[in-house]
Amino acid sequence: MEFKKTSIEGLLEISPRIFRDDRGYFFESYSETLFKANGVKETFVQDNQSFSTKGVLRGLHFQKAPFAQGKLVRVIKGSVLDVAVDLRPNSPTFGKHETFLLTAENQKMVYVPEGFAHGFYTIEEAIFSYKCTNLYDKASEGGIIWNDPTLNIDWNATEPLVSEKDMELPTFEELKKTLV
Ligand SMILES: Cc1cn([C@H]2C[C@H](O)[C@@H](COP(=O)(O)OP(=O)(O)O[C@H]3O[C@@H](C)C(=O)[C@@H](O)[C@H]3O)O2)c(=O)[nH]c1=O
Repeated sequence: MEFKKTSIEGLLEISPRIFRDDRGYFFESYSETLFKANGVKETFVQDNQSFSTKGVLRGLHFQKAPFAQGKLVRVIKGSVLDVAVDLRPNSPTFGKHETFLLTAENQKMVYVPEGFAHGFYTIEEAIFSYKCTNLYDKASEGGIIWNDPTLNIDWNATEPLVSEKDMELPTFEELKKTLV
């Protein structure tokens, strides 16, 4: 398994070691020992899966402390553009984001630590799977509007299907006032 650092501290792109044979393939998608050795020391307490048709955008989401979540995300079917935004006020990369192409073929995973907003856009219909370091807590949900002008994320999406809840998320500038 390869753990690749990104331009944002703690945000990792992970490529599992895939064993292929005549039957198909096998890989470990999580191993406590390997992840801990590579800096992901958190314990995962919830696993989630969602299905989205092509052109769906979910995000940008996070949970507020004390229910902040680290997320280990991957795609089981299809392909997505995955986005993580650094919202840690004291981080040198506060407000910066990284994008990742996650597909059922490349089997890449991303570890999004606590303190980030996360979202994805489905380039093809997709089954998305992720492990979380904290439980779901509806009252702690927060987010940023996907097409925020300050974040300026290149989703390569013209008219994505976005939930009513996500259409009402605040801008980054509005959110910033509540972070400090
Ligand atoms: C996230 C979540 C939702 N739900 C419920 C609430 C709601 O009725 C239904 C759908 O919820 P949402 O619309 O929030 O689902 P969704 O938009 O897929 O939310 C997810 O988006 C991605 C980008 C993330 O990063 C995740 O952490 C999560 O926020 O599922 C749970 O029961 N447990 C959970 O952990």
